[in-house]
Amino acid sequence: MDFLGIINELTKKRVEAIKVNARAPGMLRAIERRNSEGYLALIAEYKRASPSGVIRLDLDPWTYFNAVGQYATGFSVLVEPIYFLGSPIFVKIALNYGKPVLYKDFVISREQIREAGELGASSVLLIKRLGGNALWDLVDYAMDLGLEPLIEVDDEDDALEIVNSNPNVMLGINSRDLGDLSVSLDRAISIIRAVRSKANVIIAESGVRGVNDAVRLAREGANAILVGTALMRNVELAKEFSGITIH
Ligand SMILES: O=C(O)c1ccccc1NCC(=O)[C@H](O)[C@H](O)COP(=O)(O)O
Repeated sequence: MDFLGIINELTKKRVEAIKVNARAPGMLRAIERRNSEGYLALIAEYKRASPSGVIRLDLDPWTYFNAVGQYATGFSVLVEPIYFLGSPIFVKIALNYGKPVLYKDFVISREQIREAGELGASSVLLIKRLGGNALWDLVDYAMDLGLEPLIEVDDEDDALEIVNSNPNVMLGINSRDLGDLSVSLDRAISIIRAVRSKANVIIAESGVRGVNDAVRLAREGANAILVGTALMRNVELAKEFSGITIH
C-alpha cells in the first residue's frame, strides 16, 4: 500500500475516534477490583516521547492499546504536545477499549480539566508541586465534573500532606523527581512506606523497567503501577506486569 493508502486508512480510524462521545469507566473502582482479585493493577501509558527524547514513533495508538489492552486495568494518555508528542485525540482513541483513561498533562487550569471531561476521560493527573495553592480547587473542580483526580507527589512531605488532607483520593507516587528528572525506585518505596497505612490507593509511577521493579513495588504496598517507556518499547511486558500478585 502506498503512503496515501496508509494515511487514508489511519485518517478514517481517527475520524471514527473523533465521533466517539463516551465517558470511560472509573479508574479507582477498576484498580480496587483488580486488587480484590489478588493482583497488582497495571496502568499502561501511551507515551511517544519525553524530555529525554523520542521513545517510539512507529507505534500508533490503536496498535498499542490493542496489544496491552487485555492486560491493563486502565490507560494513561499523555496529551502534552511539545515534550511528549501527545494529543487529546489519543484519549478519544483509548475510549474505544472500554477501560478507564487517565488524562495526563501538566494541569494548571480548569480549562484543561474541562477538556479532560469533554474528551471522556475517567481521571485527570494533578501534580502537587505544580498545582500549589490551587491544587485543592482543581481537585474539587475535577470531582464536580465527575473526574477522579490522581494527585501525584514525588516526596514524602507532600505525600503525607495529601493523605492527611484527603486519604480517599488516588495518590500517585512518582519515582521521577520532577525537579531534576532523576529516577529512584528506592525513593518511591521510601515514600510508599511512609503513607501506605493511611492511603486508599497508591499508584507507583515511572521507572518500572521490568517485572522485578513491579514486584518490589507490589510488595511495598503499591495498588497499581503506571508504566510508559518500558511498555512502549516492549508491549509484551504487559502480560507479565498483569500477573503480579499483591499480598
Ligand atoms: O517521563 C519523563 O521523562 C518525564 C519528565 C518530566 C516530567 C514528567 C515525565 N514523565 C511523566 C510521567 O509521569 C511518566 O510518563 C509516567 O510515570 C511513566 O513513566 P515511565 O514508565 O518511566 O516512562
